[in-house]
Amino acid sequence: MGDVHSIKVVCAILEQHNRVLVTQRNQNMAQPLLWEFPGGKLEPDEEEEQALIREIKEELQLDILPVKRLTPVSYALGDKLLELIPYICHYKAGAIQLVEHKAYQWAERSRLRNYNWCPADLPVLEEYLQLTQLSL
Ligand SMILES: Nc1nc2c([nH]c(=O)n2[C@H]2C[C@H](O)[C@@H](COP(=O)(O)OP(=O)(O)OP(=O)(O)O)O2)c(=O)[nH]1
Repeated sequence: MGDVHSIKVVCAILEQHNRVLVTQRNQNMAQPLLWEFPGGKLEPDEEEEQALIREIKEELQLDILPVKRLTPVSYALGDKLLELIPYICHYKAGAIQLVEHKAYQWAERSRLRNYNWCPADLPVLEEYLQLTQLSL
């Protein structure tokens, strides 16, 4: 934290009707064609929740409500250190329009492990599955 070389990225585990939104990065992005929880980089002086609301609006045209912060994951990406900060979020409004991504799916929890994820997302996914199992 506070490291000059670390890039903070917030991502949304967006729940609706017992499913979770997963998005596929496009060919031209970093980590092409891998699946992720949508989100993006924090801007200078931006709060995490604000950044997440902004990114999801920009990328998917959805309004969301961040409800619970999960454990950040640090991951070495080339010469940079990525800090991935996940939030469980609830859907508020809007219909998905893909602005940047190649594809999206509303996945059942039991199918989430089947996607070809960005590696930094794997610990996030495991924490989320564990949490949701405990709360069943
Ligand atoms: N959004 C998002 N990015 C992720 C996840 N996992 C993961 O490793 N990343 C990586 C991919 C990218 O290297 C970086 C996020 O960059 P980005 O390109 O999505 O963010 P951004 O829209 O703010 O970037 P930019 O194009 O404005 O530079 O974090 C994830 O679950 N969600």
